[in-house]
Amino acid sequence: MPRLSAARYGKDNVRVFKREKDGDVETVTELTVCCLLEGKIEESYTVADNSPVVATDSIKNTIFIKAKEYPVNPIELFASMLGQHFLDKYPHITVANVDIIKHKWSRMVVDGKPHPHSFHRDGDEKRTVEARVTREGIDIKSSLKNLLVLKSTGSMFYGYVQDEFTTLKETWDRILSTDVDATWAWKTFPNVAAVTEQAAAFDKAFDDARTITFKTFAEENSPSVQATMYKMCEQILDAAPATASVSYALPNKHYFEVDLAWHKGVQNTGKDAEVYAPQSGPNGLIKCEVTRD
Ligand SMILES: O=c1[nH]c(=O)c2[nH]c(=O)[nH]c2[nH]1
Repeated sequence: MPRLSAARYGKDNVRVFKREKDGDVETVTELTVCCLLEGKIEESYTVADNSPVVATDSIKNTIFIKAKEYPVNPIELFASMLGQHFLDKYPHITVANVDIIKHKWSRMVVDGKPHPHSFHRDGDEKRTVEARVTREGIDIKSSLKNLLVLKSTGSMFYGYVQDEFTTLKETWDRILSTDVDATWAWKTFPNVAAVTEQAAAFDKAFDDARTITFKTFAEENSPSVQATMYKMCEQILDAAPATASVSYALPNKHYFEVDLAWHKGVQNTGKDAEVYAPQSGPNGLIKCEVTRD
């Protein structure tokens, strides 16, 4: 006998922009919100009874109303408050999954001064949150994504398995590039009040994670992606005491040396390497999660 073993529904890709004024200075926040509800909604799937269904259109409307009523920053707090609204309003809803992507708008500097109402997109970097809001507690994961970085030296890779499948040459000097995807999971919050109390910690953790990622990536003579990402995780756990675990997913975006000796004996490998061939795929993909003891 088949049974419904999991179900959630809601609105995805709800694009919201908020403009806030402080005298002449304006601040803008652009978000993409996904809000999916779980609860006593089986009948809507199994017997076509829509009576427990809060229409996804109403969920979208609610997101706009709550963006007007509540602070939208930090996004961890907005996600928690929005999720809690659905639990407070609809007793048969037991979980609100609220995922938010915050798009980057950086204030323009014009004639050396921050402009009061003009912004630019300086990079694809995103700040995101995934919140699971229940009556028992709120689980929040914060992330830094799409941050493309490259170092032209200060990266090695040697000592790996050598067998009949190996063609890769060991190297003590290579290009290292990756698209940073870092996530830190917070210890469960008992309620929205506890999330509100921690509000400043969310921005600090994001800034710390970014700084630690940059500093470790730039300064370490990396023995491997694995060893470098582990160091980043350890430092973020130290910097953000209210987190329970930190994870990274890092593609290894390869830049291959090109042997140009076929042309008049041109030297372009090893210590003479200058011209490289960036690879679009295949790429390594290295992941880890580090949890506090
Ligand atoms: O840092 C790296 N880790 C690997 O596991 C690996 N594998 C590989 O081919 N190159 C690299 N680089």
